[in-house]
Amino acid sequence: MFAKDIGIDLGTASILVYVKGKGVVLREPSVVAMDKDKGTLLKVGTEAQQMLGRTPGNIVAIRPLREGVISDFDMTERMLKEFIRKAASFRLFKPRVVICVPSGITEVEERAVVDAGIQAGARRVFLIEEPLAAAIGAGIDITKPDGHMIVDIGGGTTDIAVISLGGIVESTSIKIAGDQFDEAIIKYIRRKHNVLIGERTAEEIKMQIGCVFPRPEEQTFEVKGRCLMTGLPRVFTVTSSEMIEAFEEVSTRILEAIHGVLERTPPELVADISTNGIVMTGGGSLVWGFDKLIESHTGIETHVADDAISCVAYGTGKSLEWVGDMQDGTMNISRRKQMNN
Ligand SMILES: Nc1ncnc2c1ncn2[C@@H]1O[C@H](COP(=O)(O)OP(=O)(O)OP(=O)(O)O)[C@@H](O)[C@H]1O
Repeated sequence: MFAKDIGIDLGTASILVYVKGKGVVLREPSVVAMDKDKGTLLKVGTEAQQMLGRTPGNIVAIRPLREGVISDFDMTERMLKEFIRKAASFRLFKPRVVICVPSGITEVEERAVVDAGIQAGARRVFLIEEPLAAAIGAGIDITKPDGHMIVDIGGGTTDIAVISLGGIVESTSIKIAGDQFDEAIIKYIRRKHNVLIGERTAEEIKMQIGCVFPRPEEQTFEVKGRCLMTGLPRVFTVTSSEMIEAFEEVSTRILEAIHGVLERTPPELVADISTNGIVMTGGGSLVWGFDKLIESHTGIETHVADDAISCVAYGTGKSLEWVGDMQDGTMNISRRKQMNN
């Protein structure tokens, strides 16, 4: 009868919902399809994603979160409502919800996320910053006075943070992540092969043969697109070495951001990080060789967490234990903790 507490990883690319006692119960793309004329919601998640780029005039399929922040509040609210409804059946009691947000989020955006959660049917909404949730999800004990570095590469944002004593000591959030790898592939193929491909094809290429470090064996992918010279379909092959070239700018930006955070981190914590290593989370960290690339640039051992895509959702879910006795109001968990210290 009592509503279960819920943890939500409100991501640019996908939404994961964690229900206490059940684990991750829902994992769907953050896409909604609307009938523009009637203003009605047609589909959310996977079904809406299949409509992306294939809709007739009156239907729009959109991603209401862009670059890790809410760009369309109304749609985000409707989408959240639908996912909460799908994930947890509650009638009498509304659930408490922890939502994970990027560390660079502004107060206005924070308020928008909290409001969306309340409008979507939550009794109370708590926010947790993405790197903290990622660290908890990766199995790091964040409460110790020991420095850990998390590099969370999502769809729209990369959050890099140094964590110690349950808080973020130094961090940055850049709007360069998985989506920019897709864009880089589209640009590269247009420039080098004179062919136009769609976002979904680009993502597929990234997942199949994408890499930022030389692979032990060359991989190839057969691409189908529209030739820019003739306007007709064209099929050709791209190789994994070409991907390193296509991704160079994007991966360099992420490396520079990591370097910047390390430079600003107090020396004691840098020493801890060099012992503990760097942990990568988020779907973007699955681009082949990213751990090797970071390791070669920083000299610090780097590894991708198990089930990197679900880390933030697990961590958000686990953080529900922390809000056990919180009273009314909405509160950012890390700030609440800082206030208690
Ligand atoms: N196997 C894979 N190889 C490469 N990239 C992948 C793989 N699986 C997922 N991705 C990419 O990971 C990104 C999504 O990651 P994730 O689900 O962690 O992001 P998010 O939490 O929704 O986004 P954000 O944190 O920016 O709000 C997408 O760009 C997707 O293409």
